[in-house]
Amino acid sequence: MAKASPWKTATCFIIGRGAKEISLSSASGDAPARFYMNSVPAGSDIPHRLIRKSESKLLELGAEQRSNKRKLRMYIHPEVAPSCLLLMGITDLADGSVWNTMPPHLHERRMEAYCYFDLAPEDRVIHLMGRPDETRHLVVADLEALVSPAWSIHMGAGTGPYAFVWGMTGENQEYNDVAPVAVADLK
Ligand SMILES: O=C[C@H](O)[C@@H](O)CC(=O)C(=O)O
Repeated sequence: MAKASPWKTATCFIIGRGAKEISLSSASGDAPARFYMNSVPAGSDIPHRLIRKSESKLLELGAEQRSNKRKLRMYIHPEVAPSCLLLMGITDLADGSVWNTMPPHLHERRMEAYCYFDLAPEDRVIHLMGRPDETRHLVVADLEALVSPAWSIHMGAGTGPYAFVWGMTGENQEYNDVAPVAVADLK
């Protein structure tokens, strides 16, 4: 039976530079909340801000016939909720699709981190990384996170439904500042 995905109520919270004490708690101990954090150096003061899923910027990507149909929601992004240099969002795959971040790309001015979630215990994501002509793979389980250097592709295919939080930082927040990599060039 499909479990009610916790992320359907995912909320993002920006905590600006200089916050001294942060306390997190679940509304109910019976259904503990999950907290996932990306923290990056900040060069300016940004007010703390709650960002609800309804406020996120939605991109509909991919195609069913390419098995990569997916919804990408930008939470921390200049058009939604400005930050100093952090970008964060959540991508989830349409039923029957498996590939994220397809076609692959590099963004040589930003590093990235992924945290996969909503994977069933028996499922895995085969995550591809590394330089396009020298790829490596990781077999990733639910709630496992990984870091992608600026020179590395970052893409994956799941054996079952999944979603992931992506976060980036670096020299800019230009989401479209990417260098596409042709699948045919991957080795
Ligand atoms: O640079 C952008 C990040 O890799 C992700 O936002 C891409 C992604 O979620 C996807 O296409 O599935």
